[in-house]
Amino acid sequence: MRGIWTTDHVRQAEDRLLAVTPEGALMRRAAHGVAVHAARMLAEHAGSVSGRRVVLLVGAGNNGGDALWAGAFLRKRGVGVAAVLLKPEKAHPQGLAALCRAGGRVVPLADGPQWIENADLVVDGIVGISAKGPLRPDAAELVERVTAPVLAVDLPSGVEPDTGAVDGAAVAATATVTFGALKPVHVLNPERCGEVVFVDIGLGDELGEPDLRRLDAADVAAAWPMPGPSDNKYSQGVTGVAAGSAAYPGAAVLAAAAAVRATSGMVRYAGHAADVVRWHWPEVVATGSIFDAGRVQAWVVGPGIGTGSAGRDVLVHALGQGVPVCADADAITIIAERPEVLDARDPDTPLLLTPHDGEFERLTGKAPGPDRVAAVREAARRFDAVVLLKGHSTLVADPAGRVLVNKARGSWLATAGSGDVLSGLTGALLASGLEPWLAAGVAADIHARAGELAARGVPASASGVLAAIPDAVRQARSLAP
Ligand SMILES: NC(=O)C1=CN([C@@H]2O[C@H](COP(=O)(O)OP(=O)(O)OC[C@H]3O[C@@H](n4cnc5c(N)ncnc54)[C@H](O)[C@@H]3O)[C@@H](O)[C@H]2O)[C@@H](O)CC1
Ligand SMILES: Nc1ncnc2c1ncn2[C@@H]1O[C@H](COP(=O)(O)OP(=O)(O)O)[C@@H](O)[C@H]1O
Ligand SMILES: [K+]
Repeated sequence: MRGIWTTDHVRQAEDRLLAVTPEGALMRRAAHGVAVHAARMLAEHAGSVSGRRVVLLVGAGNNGGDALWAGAFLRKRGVGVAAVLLKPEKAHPQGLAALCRAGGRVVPLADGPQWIENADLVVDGIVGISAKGPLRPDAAELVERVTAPVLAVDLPSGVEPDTGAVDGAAVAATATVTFGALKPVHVLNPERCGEVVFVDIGLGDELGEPDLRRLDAADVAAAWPMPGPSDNKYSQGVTGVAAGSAAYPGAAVLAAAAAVRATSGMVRYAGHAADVVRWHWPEVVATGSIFDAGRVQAWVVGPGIGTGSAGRDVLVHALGQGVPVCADADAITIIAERPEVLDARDPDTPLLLTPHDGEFERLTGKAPGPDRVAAVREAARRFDAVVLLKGHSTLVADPAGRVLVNKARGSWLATAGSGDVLSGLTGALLASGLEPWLAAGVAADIHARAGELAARGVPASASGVLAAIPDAVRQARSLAP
């Protein structure tokens, strides 16, 4: 599991490390990492390193210092380096001196655009982890002129480091070199960061518990349920799906099918779409009503069941069975309208809520807003449930405050029915006995991989995502060490 730390925690860790490190050593280590990657980018995008032109955009803090030192290192490889200082009087003095000693030049702000337009690579050292708000107009004007690839130092300037939010002008980087720790921006706004390159500056021991976590392929592979020699169809956990209706049979088919794709145990379906589900997926044991559905180890309730009294009765029944419940779609609206339905839940029964932004607002009375991590954490505490907040990057919080981030793999999953596939997948993992926080994180990972595999550059339908689940699981397993 990869840890991600907020800027406050990174700063505290840096301070502890700085106290026992020779002055300037950390910055040079960081800057060396920037220079190495800049050279790699020049070779890749411009065909060579020596003789190429790099422009540094240099802000008032240590982020600008990193850029200036990186410029000095690049000079040693024969690169022409020009620095545009946004606040000349505040530019990092040692970095500036190093660049000048190495033969780099400082160009006046007014000449910045012309240098930027002729650059082979632009290094964004405008602002780092102390950034607040969007780019100021002088920086924004320069960034607008950039056509060359951009290498961001630590993070793309103008993007909020702890939320990934963009509220005005901001850099869109081709790649970002970050130091010591991944910060929230790198997983919450991967598009703005481009390729994220991690440079170890020795912070590891100082960091403590991460604020957010990301699952690696190895975590997903390790968590994925595997039948053993003594397993049978019941022992692997039976998934129950209460979804769909006569009017919306599709949600039932997609959710039940995703569970079938994700478990080698048994899937039961209960609802008005039993015939359609049986016809498409003969392996599903389908019945017309949840009240005679038989035992399951987890229920998925909600997609397409409607928000009236019949849907409410189904949800209340599922919540009273003493098994984990994944409440999605209409089930979330039911809870939002009638919170007392949750009284049916035994306090020890795990509940997982999987809202998209609209459902989240209905449920909590407030849109997630720019700080999605804070919003989902608060909702998990309030409902004493694991909450999976859907979106480009998906977040999973538990009541204790742990948050998993699943970085998007493109936007093809924004297609009708893809949420139904996610809830079926999640239900199968819950039924297998995975703890709900991990089950939701693993499901989000496989869902995103399946979306990417199904799309490969063209639109993917929910049925396509569904069909790609086995390959997504194979992919995660093959990437594990
Ligand atoms: N502490 C250390 O030893 C290390 C720090 N490192 C670098 O230092 C950076 C942090 O440096 P600082 O704390 O000096 O801060 P920054 O360089 O992030 O920025 C501070 C300055 O930027 C201004 N600023 C804030 N928001 C702005 C905006 N939206 N537009 C324009 N200007 C804005 C602030 O007023 C302040 O003057 C890290 O991101 C990293 O790049 C690395 O060198 C690793 C080692
Ligand atoms: N822009 C996007 N990029 C990546 N994934 C997205 C994006 N928008 C939505 N998704 C994902 O697609 C799924 C949509 O779910 P949902 O809104 O419930 O759809 P539906 O109700 O049609 O099934 C979620 O898993 C969500 O995280
Ligand atoms: K930056």
